[in-house]
Amino acid sequence: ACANKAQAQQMQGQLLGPSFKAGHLLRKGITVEPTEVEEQEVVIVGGGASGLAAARWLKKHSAKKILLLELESETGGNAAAGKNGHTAYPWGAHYLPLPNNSFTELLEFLQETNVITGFDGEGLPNYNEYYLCFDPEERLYIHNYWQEGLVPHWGVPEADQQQIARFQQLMEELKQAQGKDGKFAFDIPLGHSSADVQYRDLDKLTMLEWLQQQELTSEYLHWYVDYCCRDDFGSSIAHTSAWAGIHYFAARKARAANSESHRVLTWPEGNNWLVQRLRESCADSIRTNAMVYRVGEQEGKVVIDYMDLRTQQYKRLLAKQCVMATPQFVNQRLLSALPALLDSRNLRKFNYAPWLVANLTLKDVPRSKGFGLSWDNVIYGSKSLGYVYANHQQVALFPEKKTITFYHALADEAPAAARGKAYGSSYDTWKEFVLQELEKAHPSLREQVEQLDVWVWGHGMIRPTPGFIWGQDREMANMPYADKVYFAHTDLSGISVFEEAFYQGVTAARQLLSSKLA
Ligand SMILES: Cc1cc2nc3c(=O)[nH]c(=O)nc-3n(C[C@H](O)[C@H](O)[C@H](O)COP(=O)(O)OP(=O)(O)OC[C@H]3O[C@@H](n4cnc5c(N)ncnc54)[C@H](O)[C@@H]3O)c2cc1C
Repeated sequence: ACANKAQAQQMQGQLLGPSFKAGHLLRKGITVEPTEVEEQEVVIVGGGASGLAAARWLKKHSAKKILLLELESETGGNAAAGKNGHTAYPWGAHYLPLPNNSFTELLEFLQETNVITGFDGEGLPNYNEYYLCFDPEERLYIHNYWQEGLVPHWGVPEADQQQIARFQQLMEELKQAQGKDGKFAFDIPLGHSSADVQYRDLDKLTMLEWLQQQELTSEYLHWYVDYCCRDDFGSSIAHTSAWAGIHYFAARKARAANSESHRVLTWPEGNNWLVQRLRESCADSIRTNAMVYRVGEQEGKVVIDYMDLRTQQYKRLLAKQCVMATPQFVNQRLLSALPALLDSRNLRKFNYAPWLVANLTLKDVPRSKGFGLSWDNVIYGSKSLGYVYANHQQVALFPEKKTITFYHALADEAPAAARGKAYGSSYDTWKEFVLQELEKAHPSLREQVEQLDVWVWGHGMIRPTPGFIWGQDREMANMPYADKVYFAHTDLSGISVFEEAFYQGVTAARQLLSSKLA
């Protein structure tokens, strides 16, 4: 115990997160009427993947003058990243599955950024080998052994393996299933999915209820599906809509010239690589450290009031049109000057899972029995989501230090209580939690850690609870307001992934360009 304490003391680290102070100011409410006023054509509020995708689209398809306001000192939102002396690493989103071939707008962006290097004779994309996740991709620590892949099989009884195989077969069938309207039952972007009630009604059940209906009761299978729901939605199978849970397995049907369809694209800094490319497409139109605190209307114009966090000055923008690329829990506060808009939507129905992410710089990753260190490393039975190896995509064979990114969705309590706990816990509490989780697979890990930083996302991602994806609240919140205010954020899709953020941005930009005012 003494040695442990000494090691822990040598470890450097800190607690980080999105601007908590700004969040507090917004909750308290700012009533200042700025005197400095500037005219703009289009203002985008929020510089995450959705806002940046909207800005890129407007720049590409119109001559409009745009300005994007971002609260933080960097754009990127949940796709944030950091770096140490050895590598970049993600603080949030870390991969993009190969997108569906029908999502042509995203494919076009990936071609622009050389992620797609060309197309073969059949029209299938060739993906850049540097960005396709290198082998070995995934391993699972189960029964004191690292097996290859995340679907449990090492030491798993035959009856459970049969259930897992039946589940996989069902998912394959649902991947190809089409509704009466001829659309895929599950597609991504989610808005392209069939409206057939046969499938949409699955949104009324939880994933757990659906598994039980199918008589799929294996604890190994339940753990695996629960892990997938926590990983993509930050919520357990008992709280995730069955439509969303199945969507995770059945929506992606990419075909590539040089890759199997299940592979993913990733970078040491995770999806921050993608948002940086989006940022480059509109870099001259971005204002960071700009905290918007009120959006209203005045003489036919949209009024956007913000505080310049560097100078502490309050400023006003008068815009012809505006895109709100901020989450709905923020919009609820920003839009209070537009009561007609707020009254028509029920933004309180949007609820979000808090997340904890830790980056650890290690002298080495301790070896244990079984399959070697992979990009994604998960521990069976743990409620955490394991870790991603940030150096994985580097070409250097023997990195001097290794950085791993640990993920944990706080899915076991109601979001508000979990959020309270997440913000209320000290750095030391979280550090100990992270170490203990990782020690389940690497008992000697502590000796290797030089740096351990922790990041808390209070509102990490939208939770697709039953009834939310195909319910009215999400639909209403997507509606533009008076040809002037448009909405783009992944929470409006009901699931939080880069593809949906990109789609939200493109859709809002298109709506804006086809409006009467445009
Ligand atoms: C821990 C974690 C892991 C994830 N992993 C993955 C993954 O591997 N792959 C994947 O595809 N997706 C992943 N996601 C989801 C993905 O990050 C999001 O879907 C996507 O990046 C969200 O983009 P967005 O623009 O819709 O929202 P956000 O990223 O929330 O962007 C909103 C922006 O608005 C800004 N803002 C907020 N308030 C104000 C204000 N008052 N004034 C001005 N600006 C404001 C914020 O600072 C932020 O930049 C993950 C998310 C988390 C939390």
